[in-house]
Amino acid sequence: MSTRFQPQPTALAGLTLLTRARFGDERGFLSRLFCAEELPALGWPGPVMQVNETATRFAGTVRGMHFQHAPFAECKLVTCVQGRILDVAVDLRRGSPTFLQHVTVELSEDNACSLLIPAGFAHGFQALSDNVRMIYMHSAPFRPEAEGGLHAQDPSLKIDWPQPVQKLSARDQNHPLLAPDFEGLIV
Ligand SMILES: Cc1cn([C@H]2C[C@H](O)[C@@H](COP(=O)(O)OP(=O)(O)O[C@H]3O[C@@H](C)C(=O)[C@@H](O)[C@H]3O)O2)c(=O)[nH]c1=O
Repeated sequence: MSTRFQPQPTALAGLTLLTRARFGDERGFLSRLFCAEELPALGWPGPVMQVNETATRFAGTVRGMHFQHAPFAECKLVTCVQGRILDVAVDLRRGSPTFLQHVTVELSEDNACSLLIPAGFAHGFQALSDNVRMIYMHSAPFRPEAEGGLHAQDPSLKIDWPQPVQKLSARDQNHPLLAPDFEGLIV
């Protein structure tokens, strides 16, 4: 039983919103971003292979939609430590009853939520405020040759970005649209 992370299932199996306990006093608070003792019971598969931080200057910026192909398919734990974002995870798992469906959740410095994203999902977000900072835990090492991506504005994904999409990276602008015969990822 986790004491530091309150799990809330989403409509997509395994995709879980976690509310992190905050222990506050007059100085501020302490909140656990990862816990090797408690997170395996909530779906985290093994060691953390990488922890990344991103800074995003402008509201409207979209990063995504990213994943890694097997054998480097990865679970991610995504947290917003400054500002506000709309986080998006798309189910790309082959044979999943919710194949190609997505879930959006707001993560912010105020709501103390993190999104636990299983392997086999594409992930991205839109900054809802200026000066966003994100922390990602990854369960697999980064391998450029295993990287995959979907275009954030692919009409077949039907992602309703709340703000005009801005500042896609060169890589993200060039992600292909979903092929009609795409059968999903084997994870
Ligand atoms: C993803 C990644 C990139 N890099 C390097 C590659 C590149 O030189 C530089 C910037 O990479 P990108 O432009 O892909 O960064 P970015 O577009 O911010 O990619 C991130 O987007 C969000 C939505 C995610 O889900 C993250 O996992 C990650 O894919 O960092 C790593 O060293 N490790 C990593 O895990």
